[in-house]
Amino acid sequence: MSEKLSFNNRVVVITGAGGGLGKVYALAYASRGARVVVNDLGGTLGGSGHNSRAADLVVNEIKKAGGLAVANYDSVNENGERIIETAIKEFGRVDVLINNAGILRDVSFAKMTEREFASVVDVHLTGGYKLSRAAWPYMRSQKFGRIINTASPAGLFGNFGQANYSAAKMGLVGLAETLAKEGAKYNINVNSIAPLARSRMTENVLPPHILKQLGPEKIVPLVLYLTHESTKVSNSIFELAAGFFGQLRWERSSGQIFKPDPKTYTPESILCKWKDITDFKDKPFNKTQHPDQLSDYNDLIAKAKKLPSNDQGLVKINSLRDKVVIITGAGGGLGKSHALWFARYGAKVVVNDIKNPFSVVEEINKLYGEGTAISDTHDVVTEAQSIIDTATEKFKRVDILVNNAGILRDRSFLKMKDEEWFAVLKVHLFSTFALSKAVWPIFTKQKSGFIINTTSTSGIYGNFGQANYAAAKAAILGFSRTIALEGAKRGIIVNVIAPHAETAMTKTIFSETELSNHFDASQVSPLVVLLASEELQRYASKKVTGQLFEVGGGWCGQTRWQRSTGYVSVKETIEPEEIEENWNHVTDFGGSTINPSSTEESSMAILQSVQKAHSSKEPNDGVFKYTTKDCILYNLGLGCTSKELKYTYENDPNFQVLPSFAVIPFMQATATLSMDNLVDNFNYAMLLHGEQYFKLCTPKLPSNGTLKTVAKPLQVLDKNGRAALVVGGFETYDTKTKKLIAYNEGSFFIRGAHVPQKKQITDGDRAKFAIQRFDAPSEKAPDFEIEISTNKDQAALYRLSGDFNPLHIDPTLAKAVKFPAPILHGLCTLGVSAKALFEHYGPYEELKVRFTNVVFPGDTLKVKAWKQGEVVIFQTIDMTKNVVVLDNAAIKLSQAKSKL
Ligand SMILES: CCCCCCCCCCCCCC(=O)CC(=O)SCCNC(=O)CCNC(=O)[C@H](O)C(C)(C)COP(=O)(O)OP(=O)(O)OC[C@H]1O[C@@H](n2cnc3c(N)ncnc32)[C@H](O)[C@@H]1OP(=O)(O)O
Ligand SMILES: NC(=O)C1=CN([C@@H]2O[C@H](COP(=O)(O)OP(=O)(O)OC[C@H]3O[C@@H](n4cnc5c(N)ncnc54)[C@H](O)[C@@H]3O)[C@@H](O)[C@H]2O)C=CC1
Repeated sequence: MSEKLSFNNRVVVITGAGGGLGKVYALAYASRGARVVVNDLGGTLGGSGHNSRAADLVVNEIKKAGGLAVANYDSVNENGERIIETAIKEFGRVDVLINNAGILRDVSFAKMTEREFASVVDVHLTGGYKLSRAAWPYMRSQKFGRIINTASPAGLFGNFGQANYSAAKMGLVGLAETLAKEGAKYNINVNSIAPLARSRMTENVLPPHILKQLGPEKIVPLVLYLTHESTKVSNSIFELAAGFFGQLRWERSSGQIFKPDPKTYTPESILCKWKDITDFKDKPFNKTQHPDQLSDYNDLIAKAKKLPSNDQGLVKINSLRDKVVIITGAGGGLGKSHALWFARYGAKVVVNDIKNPFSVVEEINKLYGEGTAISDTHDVVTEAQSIIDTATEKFKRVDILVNNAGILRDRSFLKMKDEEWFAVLKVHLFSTFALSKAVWPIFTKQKSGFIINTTSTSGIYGNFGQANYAAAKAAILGFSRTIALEGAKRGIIVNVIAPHAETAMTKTIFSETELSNHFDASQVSPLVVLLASEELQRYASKKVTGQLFEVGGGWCGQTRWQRSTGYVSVKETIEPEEIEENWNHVTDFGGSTINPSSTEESSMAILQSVQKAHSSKEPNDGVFKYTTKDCILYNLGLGCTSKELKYTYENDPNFQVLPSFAVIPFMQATATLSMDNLVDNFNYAMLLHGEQYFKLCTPKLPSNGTLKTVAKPLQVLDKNGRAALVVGGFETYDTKTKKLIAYNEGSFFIRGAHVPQKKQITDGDRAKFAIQRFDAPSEKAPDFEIEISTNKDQAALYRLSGDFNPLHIDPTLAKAVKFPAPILHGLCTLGVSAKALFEHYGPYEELKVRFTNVVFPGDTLKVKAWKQGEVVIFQTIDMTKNVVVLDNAAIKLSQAKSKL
């Protein structure tokens, strides 16, 4: 057991510590000897009002427990420096800063006001800046500091109704990454956390049984560990909830290089290589990376220049013709290049720039005809609507918005002035909000629109001397992910680029050598044009929205999150020492990692990991003990009733186990297949049961006993790097007689997973019947069909036979994975259909099905069957939804006692 992590003599400042997470932090630090500044404005969740009571109560509780604490009631964003002054005045130093204070102003983007956006950014992001800025000189001079920025899954992945909050929270990540780089040589560690916990923030968005698992005390141990003097971790991001602790890192695809010549490096050339940009597979010229800085563009452009002319593919980009595009900051640099490229593709261009858009307009109109481009000199910060008005007055519409305008106010954090902070946030972040907001109703009305926002590798990875710029650019990423979510059903596409090019701006950041390859802005614009095209949406394998692309020098790559396997503590009380002992698991990227792309997916995966950890407290060895009660419960789960005593009454002379009960020991043993070890990026929440086959190896299944099922992977296949197919063979033995009584083959499709070559299994022996194709002869009338009503509670009952996946009972979790309601188990639909066939055709010895759609409890099913010799092909249709739910399905009748 590690030595207890003490905070004796340390001074810890926690903002927003009057309740929720901040309060539990304050109590924990004080209990370990820290002197604590408990700051809290004491306002409402929405940030109005103030009240000293919240902070005072926490201080009193600390003092009552023998600790040392002082209250502070200042607002982090209005006078955050006074909070640090309190620490200095009362305790003489500041060692640890937890930027925790926060408010919510959740509202759909369509309705979000500038004030609702600004107020949330001010408290979270500017509050975090103010506190860090005030503490920085002290931490530097004492050569010790620990800072935690509290981000959120909403910032990392986006979340409906939180465009403001997502911006603020991702901005804190960009700020933390930069401070980590600037603080490294002064032993100032800066990390971000993205927690999920029960508090007044979440109590109205998550159901009680989920909130019950999300105790705020389960967040504390990581925060304590990260801020302890012995911990050297910095510039890292962690997701945690319910006892799960995982690390997030950027994952950048190897991408694709293109000869950087303006003739053939075109949107078309990128489109025909789109798969290579987004496949996250190593390439000869580059590998998938997990970086904390931008690509080696010099290396990439050197390779790109050696390439032959780029293949234009078969698709011509025509959808930009006569479209109207607004490009901000287009008087020079990247914006100018974008304007020229859009005009080249037939678009009408509004060239906005506060300085001089006129020369660009003149150049475009000379090249492409008078009236192709018009100038606009409005300020993106204060006149967003006027910029849109310029477009609608002149061209009567807007189709594409490219938020490109920007400024720099680079300064080491120690010297950064508030006005430099605010100026950069206003031009980059607030203007992106304002312009996106101004076009939103237009795009909504026309049910289409494209927004391309501009972040930066400084925003993704942080950059020395750019705390303001990194925060603003990271915030744009969080903002974009949320409006992409909210725009989806409005036909609005939103993507983000992180460009690398030589412009007036970057000449101040990159050295001559770094830019000596002359990274022309025209090597960025083709991707921007493609991201604004309908052709990309049409020809890409999946919708391209809410994505992040790094681009420059003839290279395009995609960047996404990757989360480590993580560590789950099943203890009621989790101490930081336990985190320290399991740090290798928290930060393990060698096992089954995932690439979460939404808050729900990420949260679901966390809860599944927690559930798995708790359930594997009792090791699953494939042993299944059962009695007649289990058989009856299974039969009831298939809809059997007391009118069918042979299925529901153990003393009925004909009491029997339905043949499909053979899937139950299989179900119990699926965990022993350890799919998370068979594939990479396994996420239980993304698993679909594709097919099921079973063979009865005994005339009648016993109605009680102890069975043992042994699982073996038969096939583990990669599906274009976007999914995995796992087929497992499951032999079920009677432990008393040692006889094989049933054999199952289950096929599972895991979206988002992938299988590297070395893990692939292709040669497993499959049962012949399992791989045989059985197409319903739909041109022929079935020789048997029957309608079966399921009931609303059928999934609630069937799950008691062993499949407790909350997807079948919990409306919140069902919604989290995009189902309108909990769904019926596929194996239940199989059992219901198999019972009908058993009763009509008699005993069978093999069965196989493919699950083709979901059934909702209460739906009516129709089973159609066609007998062909000893085989009965069947199909099950959900009559309520009018979809086939079981297909490629058949039973093989037993030789003995067939009814027909
Ligand atoms: C653990 C497993 C569970 C996984 C789920 C995890 C989800 C939890 C996410 C929390 C992540 C962040 C945690 C954190 O950092 C602390 C917090 O922030 S906690 C608070 C988190 N807040 C939210 O999740 C927002 C919840 N949503 C809402 O509060 C309301 O939906 C909202 C305020 C956004 C409604 O806004 P409003 O403008 O009032 O919209 P309307 O109701 O008028 O509807 C307009 C329009 O939008 C549609 N709509 C509304 N909400 C949603 C939605 N959540 N998803 C999809 N669509 C939505 C609505 O139907 C209307 O559509 P029309 O077509 O225009 O009619
Ligand atoms: N609860 C959760 O699941 C998650 C919370 N977070 C973040 O964790 C932090 C703590 O949140 P919770 O404890 O859940 O909510 P909370 O609302 O209980 O705590 C936030 C505290 O900040 C205080 N505060 C608000 N504005 C302030 C200001 N201007 N100056 C000083 N104090 C101010 C509030 O009075 C409140 O006590 C917040 O930053 C939140 O965004 C992030 C992800 C998830």
